[in-house]
Amino acid sequence: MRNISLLGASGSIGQQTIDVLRNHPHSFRLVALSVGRNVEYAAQIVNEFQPLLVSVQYEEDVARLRALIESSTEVTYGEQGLTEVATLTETDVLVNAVMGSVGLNPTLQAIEAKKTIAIANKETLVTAGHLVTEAAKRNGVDLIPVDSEHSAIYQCLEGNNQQEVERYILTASGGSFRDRSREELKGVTVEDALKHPNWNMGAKITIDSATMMNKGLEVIEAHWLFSTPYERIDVLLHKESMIHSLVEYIDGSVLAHLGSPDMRVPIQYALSFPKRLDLKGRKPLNLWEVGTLHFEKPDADRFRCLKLAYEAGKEKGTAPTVLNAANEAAVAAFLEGKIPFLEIETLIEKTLDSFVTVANPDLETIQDIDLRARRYVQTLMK
Ligand SMILES: NC(=O)C1=CN([C@@H]2O[C@H](COP(=O)(O)OP(=O)(O)OC[C@H]3O[C@@H](n4cnc5c(N)ncnc54)[C@H](OP(=O)(O)O)[C@@H]3O)[C@@H](O)[C@H]2O)C=CC1
Ligand SMILES: CC(=O)[C@@H](O)[C@H](O)COP(=O)(O)O
Ligand SMILES: [Mn+2]
Repeated sequence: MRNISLLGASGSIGQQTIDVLRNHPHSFRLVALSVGRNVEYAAQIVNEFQPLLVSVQYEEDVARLRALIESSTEVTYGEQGLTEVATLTETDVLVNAVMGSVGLNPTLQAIEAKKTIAIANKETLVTAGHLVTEAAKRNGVDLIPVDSEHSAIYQCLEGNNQQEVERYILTASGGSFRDRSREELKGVTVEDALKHPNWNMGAKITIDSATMMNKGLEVIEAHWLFSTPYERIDVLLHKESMIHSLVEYIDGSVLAHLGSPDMRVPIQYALSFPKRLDLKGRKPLNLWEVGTLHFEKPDADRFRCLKLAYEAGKEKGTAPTVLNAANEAAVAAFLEGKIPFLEIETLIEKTLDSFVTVANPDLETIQDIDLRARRYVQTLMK
């Protein structure tokens, strides 16, 4: 039995994690969870699983949640609440499925408390990958990827020698606008951008997918998770999202991970690793029904966010922190209807140009730069 803490339980990854836990009550026990504002969902999950601890984002929601729950579950709130959920004594595995760099501090604290980390929250690795991986190494803690591409790579590495890898190849669907020219991107709406062709995900990552910043963040995530230089990480456009990523070895063999697009597969694998469990309701991949799979090389001018992410990743220090914070702020502004779609990449580029990179930043510096980069985006928007 593994005891699970879940950050971001009410989100897309969070709810699919709950589904996995619900289907395997003899393998997993939910001991703590957090939500943002979705108090009703939190109450429903608390009443079903009776965990020890639940956290909401705002203090004002605590009383409302308490009134809705029937168990003796403790209720807490705020960033401190996220850390309490992440570090609960009873927890074996932390699933980090919050959105954004707010996931960084609880992850670092959970690593110090020697919890295994199942990491979906890629912004944490982008903003401070050096701190997270150093802490994990020092504490002997496993960081198990949940992101579909990184889980695919993780599985393609199993039983092989990582020293013999030539290239890591991340697949990218191309997102909601993959068939549109840059000219056509000028007038796109939020509603259009939120229609991902293959995955049903939270709003922020769906916009990241449309700008291809998601793939840029994933390149940086892969750099840290597999401790590999950027020169060995490639991106391949593959519009069906059925090959989840590939690993090329020095003898020319290429191992790929395939499956119908279903995030419960990598979520469950991260929880049950190194075992595999039955996935209820899984959709078999019948390649004879698919017929043809498509591949293309991404165009760096068409997908400028991908280029910006490679550049920031290679620059190291606080450059990825600025990239991530500017992206979070710009995507939020787009979702609120304050800026047009193409302004997202312009704001990120201008913010990156305005910040001097600090080498090897500590947590305090990262948090300070993160805040300042977000404020800078607001200033640019005025
Ligand atoms: N969705 C997917 O298929 C995939 C997602 N990921 C990554 O997983 C992470 C989560 O994505 P996804 O599930 O789509 O996101 P969602 O937006 O669907 O969910 C985000 C979760 O985080 C909570 N949350 C948001 N902001 C805060 C905050 N400031 N404090 C506390 N809680 C907060 C939300 O609470 P509430 O809704 O209650 O307000 C919700 O539970 C992201 O890093 C994403 O890149 C990676 C691969 C695939
Ligand atoms: C499901 C998942 O892992 C997402 O990160 C997905 O990869 C997004 O699709 P894109 O390939 O369009 O970015
Ligand atoms: Mn992904």
